[in-house]
Amino acid sequence: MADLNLTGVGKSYGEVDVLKDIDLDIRAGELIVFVGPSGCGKSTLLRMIAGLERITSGELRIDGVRVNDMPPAQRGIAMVFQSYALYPHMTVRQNMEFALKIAKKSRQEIDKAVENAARILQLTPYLDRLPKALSGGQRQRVAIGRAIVRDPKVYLFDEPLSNLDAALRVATRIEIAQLKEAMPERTMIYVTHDQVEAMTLASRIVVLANKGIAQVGTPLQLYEHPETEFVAQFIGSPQMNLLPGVITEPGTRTVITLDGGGTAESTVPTTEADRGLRVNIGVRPEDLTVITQGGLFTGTVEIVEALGEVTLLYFAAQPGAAHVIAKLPGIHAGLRHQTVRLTAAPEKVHLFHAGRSLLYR
Ligand SMILES: Nc1ncnc2c1ncn2[C@@H]1O[C@H](COP(=O)(O)OP(=O)(O)OP(=O)(O)O)[C@@H](O)[C@H]1O
Repeated sequence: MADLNLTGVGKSYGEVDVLKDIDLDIRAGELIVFVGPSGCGKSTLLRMIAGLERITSGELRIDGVRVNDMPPAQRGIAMVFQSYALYPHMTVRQNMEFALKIAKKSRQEIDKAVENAARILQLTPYLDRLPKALSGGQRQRVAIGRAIVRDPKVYLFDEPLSNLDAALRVATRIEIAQLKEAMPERTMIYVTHDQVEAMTLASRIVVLANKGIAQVGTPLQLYEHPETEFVAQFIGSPQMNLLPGVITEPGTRTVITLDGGGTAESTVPTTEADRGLRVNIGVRPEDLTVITQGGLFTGTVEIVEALGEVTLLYFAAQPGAAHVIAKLPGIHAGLRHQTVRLTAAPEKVHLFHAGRSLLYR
């Protein structure tokens, strides 16, 4: 069991600030996922928690104890990296027990820990093999096994699946979810670029951007109620469409006249003071549907991507707006070069002013 508290945590390399004023409370048993654009500091934050990188400012506490200056080995943390870095001349068993031998644990304790981890990770049949005789997914499980045997309070994962092919990624992702269920009291922090991993594994997602935290929430909170256009477009794939317009009828059902000529309705409440306010409406591709009259957008389909279970329609860029993308269930092969009208249910229409959601004023 371990709570982690970050207060005002920052990191600079010389004059350059990479992270500033990070405040984050992680409760024991949570699986926290860090996401964010490349270079935003996800790995740096993870490495500061591990003790592999010095914390420039602020405080990190684990179970209430300040650990800024505590060496990695004493923090009760185990880290699993993207490159599994197994010892090639050692068997799976030897790889997994290495840290325990260094820690001078008894033979009995070591065997118990290794066999328990092997059972959880379904590695029992492979204990006497060398890493070269394992698949990529099995090797990554051994790397996770090395972390489990140490019985840490906190597990840190730095893109552990990014070297695996698509099928193995899915299988290993599900194993990590099962591992978390088998050890519900363990705290885990996980860095990934993969939307599906973030959405499926996280109890809460931390979106990092511009040296700080853009938003923290459950996967569905971030998907349904993003605070900013940035988070709205970062969570979800393809990204949320943004279309500029002006509020023409405020109320519990807000009417927006879009620059492209269409009309949108949103259940985001507005007041009389918002009449005339310039906004961007945000609509996810999967929330757009085709209609024959009215609607919020009319455009010519430039590209059709038929993925089988869904079809992606890419529309030409509009004045003041980027390409609009619609994701329709099923197969719609004949829509290329067609003019199509789209609409969205009012409860699916987000409203942003100056980059921030009108829900969070
Ligand atoms: N030793 C260093 N000296 C100077 N700058 C560094 C050093 N290590 C990292 N950085 C910078 O810190 C920033 C954050 O790097 P970090 O690896 O944490 O990002 P990330 O979010 O994990 O990126 P990615 O998603 O690409 O893996 C980057 O801009 C990087 O160039």
